[in-house]
Amino acid sequence: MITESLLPLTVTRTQWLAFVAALVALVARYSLPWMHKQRLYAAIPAIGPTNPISSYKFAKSKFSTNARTIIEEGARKYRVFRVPQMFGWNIIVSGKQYIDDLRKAPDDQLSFIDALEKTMLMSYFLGSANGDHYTTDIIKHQLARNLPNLFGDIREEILLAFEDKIPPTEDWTKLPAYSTVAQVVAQVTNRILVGVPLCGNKDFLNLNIGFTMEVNKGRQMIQRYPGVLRPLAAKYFTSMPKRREQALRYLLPFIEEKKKSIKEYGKDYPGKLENFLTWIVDEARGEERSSIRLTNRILMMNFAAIHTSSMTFTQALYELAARPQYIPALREEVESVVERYGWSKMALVHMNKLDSLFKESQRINGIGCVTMNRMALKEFTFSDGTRIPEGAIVSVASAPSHLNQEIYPNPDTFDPFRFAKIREEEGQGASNQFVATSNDYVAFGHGKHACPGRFFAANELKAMMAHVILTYDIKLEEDGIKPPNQWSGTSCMPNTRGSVLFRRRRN
Ligand code: HEM
Repeated sequence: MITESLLPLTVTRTQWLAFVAALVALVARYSLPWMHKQRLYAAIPAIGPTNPISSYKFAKSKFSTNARTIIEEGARKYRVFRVPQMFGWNIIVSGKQYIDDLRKAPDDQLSFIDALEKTMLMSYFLGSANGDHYTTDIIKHQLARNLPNLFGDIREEILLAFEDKIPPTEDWTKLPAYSTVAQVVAQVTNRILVGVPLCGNKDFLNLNIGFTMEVNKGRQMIQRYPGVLRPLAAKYFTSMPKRREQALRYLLPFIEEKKKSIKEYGKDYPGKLENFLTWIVDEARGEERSSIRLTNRILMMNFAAIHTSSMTFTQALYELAARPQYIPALREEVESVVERYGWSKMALVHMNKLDSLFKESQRINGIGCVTMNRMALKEFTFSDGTRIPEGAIVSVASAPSHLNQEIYPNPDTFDPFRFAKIREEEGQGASNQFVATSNDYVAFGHGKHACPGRFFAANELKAMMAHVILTYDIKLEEDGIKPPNQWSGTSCMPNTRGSVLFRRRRN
């Protein structure tokens, strides 16, 4: 017997209409926003192809090797333009007004952290490290406030690191510039991040120096997988879990000791050392107190600090070694200031020529051709009415500001004392310091996400260079010829194969 439920369904006209209406609503629900986004993208001029397959190829081959030229070409033609990325677009803006709009935009509209996640995929490597920003606040407030007290530690570690990596010799000694600087920077930075004795542990330092490369390699690898498979790819096909375990092994005894002291004596325990690890153990809440989360934070801060600082120092070192005629004026400045203020943070404040050397070197050789990456969490409208869609990544091209003739006359000429001269003009002091950010100077970003570590970095790098200037004579392999910068995508590295020659100072 055939039951009623097995009979073919008869569909009434009303049911059909309801079905078609639901289908149309569903298609509209997803396709209209998509079409709207495409319209917003289409209104922005593109540099490079616009169809998805050619765009993918362009991003993979041309953009990864010629990003700077492509972005400079776009910025010469347009204030806002887009360049193809492998799966989407990067919107590039330039000039004071756009930078100011970006600076003012709240995080729930243009997000720093979502852009970092989308471009670096950090959460696959460091779990929740991006979720809670208490460590950024610690760098912004606690580290910056403690810099005068920590100066003695920084100086002591600089002397130890240079004596070890560049012992002064009577004849010229040729050293690979970048890797030597990275070793010194890692040691000095970790004096403040984790303290003695770990900051002197070469294996721990190498683990941190290598971490950035591993993140870059790992990111490229997991990008090939669809979203759902990425956590597995990160776990099984990258070296990251192993590195985190190794880092944990180094840090665990120190983390446990600090936790034990807090438990026994409270936060003001006897023998408490001021460093980043101490502060994060003090401040972490809930799950963030676990040893692995604290380890992630140390890796993350090393990631933010070591290569940025090493690149910045190496560039300034190359620039100075290419122009030894400026060394006597710098020596005179460092010697007279140290005579007056001793080796102190206050002394660094008065080394205007040295400060200017770094700012000028960073103006010309910043760490990349774009900065201030943000992700639009909702559609965003710039003050001139330009609209960018939800989900778009937007960045600032730095060259249109840093190489602008109207802002920096003869912008292509490297003038180490350019900013020291501007600072002599009345009222121009603070705004032209190395650490100052503005709509015209965005190497550290600008606004609430401007690099919070720059005050520490400036102290560390200036103290290192002051030591180099007083201790060594320096020169390049080919007199006056700075090894060319190396570009990878939008990142600019000092030449990693180049060398600097050092000998004990003779006069
Ligand atoms: C010369 C060396 C450095 C350079 C050139 C540099 C550059 C930058 C830039 C361009 C940004 C992004 C700004 C933006 O998007 O608006 C940034 C952010 C950041 N930097 Fe640095 N940085 C340096 C050193 C350091 C150091 C030494 C530390 C830590 C001690 C550090 C910690 C951070 C952190 C935590 C952020 C994220 C800020 C936030 O979440 O709002 N940086 N840095």
